[in-house]
Amino acid sequence: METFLKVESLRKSFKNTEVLKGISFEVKKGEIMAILGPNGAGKSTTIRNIMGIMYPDGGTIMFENQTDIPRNRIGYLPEERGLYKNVKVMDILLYLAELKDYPAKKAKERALTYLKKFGLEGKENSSVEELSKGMGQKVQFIASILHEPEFLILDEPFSGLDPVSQELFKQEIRDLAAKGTAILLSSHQMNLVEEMCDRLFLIHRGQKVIYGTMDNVKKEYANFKCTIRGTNKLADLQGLPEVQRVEQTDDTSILYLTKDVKVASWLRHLPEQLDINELSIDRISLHEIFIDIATDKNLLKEEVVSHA
Ligand SMILES: Nc1ncnc2c1ncn2[C@@H]1O[C@H](COP(=O)(O)OP(=O)(O)OP(=O)(O)O)[C@@H](O)[C@H]1O
Repeated sequence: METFLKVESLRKSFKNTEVLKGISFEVKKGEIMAILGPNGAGKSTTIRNIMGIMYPDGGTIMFENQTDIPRNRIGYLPEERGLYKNVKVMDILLYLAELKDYPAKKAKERALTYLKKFGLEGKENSSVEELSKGMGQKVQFIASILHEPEFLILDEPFSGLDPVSQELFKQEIRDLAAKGTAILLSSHQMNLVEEMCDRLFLIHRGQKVIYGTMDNVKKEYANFKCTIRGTNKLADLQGLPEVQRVEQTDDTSILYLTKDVKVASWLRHLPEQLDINELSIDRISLHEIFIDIATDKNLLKEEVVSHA
């Protein structure tokens, strides 16, 4: 896949605080790339530097090997929501498309198609202030994709959406990637990221912590865990082979297993005397990996994925 965006050694400080400490990543055409990190990690700062809303202190940002920002080919849904309040929905959509030099006739056709798709049929003549928060967000999302951008930046696109609308957004984002759009998505909803994204970049304290494909992150980072409901002594569980660590609350024990465990054989060799009312085996989720990193526990970490 060809690279659309290449960020290299990006640095940014506010007063004496270095928020971005030389981060590097790429977004390729046709992929959904997630940029993740705890509150204040520097995601929006990264996006604002890419969009030229603020300037980096160091490093380079290239769009198909050019430093000029190809604004007409970029779509951007910012974290700060807000559209002009007293303007009709269709007027604002056409105005924003015109700013991108997109033909008015095509913009109108596409706007009507998308309004229908997102359940806003007939709202084209409503003013923005008459819309609910979720409806306003849909209009803003439509505005970010109306001009058929080749690169789309979505900062928290799912916040405030009901589950049905979330599904619609998810499907649309997937369809856009399938058609070749390069997508950079920032979200705190780890389940959605896990479902949708091809690669992820996780920043913590202004530095890269994980960068890789979702498959690699899962393979190399998300070990298995075994949850047992039953009354068992902590020491007995800790003494089992391939067990890295055990967390116990009441009658539930979570056994975190080592990276190379052969799950089927491990299960076969569990001692008969264990008290087991229920047992499940799962991969550690992206949500758990995120909490582990964000709280500086690093309990799950055996090896950091650093290849793209
Ligand atoms: N204009 C600014 N002036 C001073 N400090 C800023 C400015 N913008 C961001 N910061 C600081 O930079 C750090 C990173 O902020 P940023 O908004 O990029 O984080 P984020 O990862 O997007 O967080 P969130 O998940 O909460 O949206 C924070 O400590 C924030 O206070």
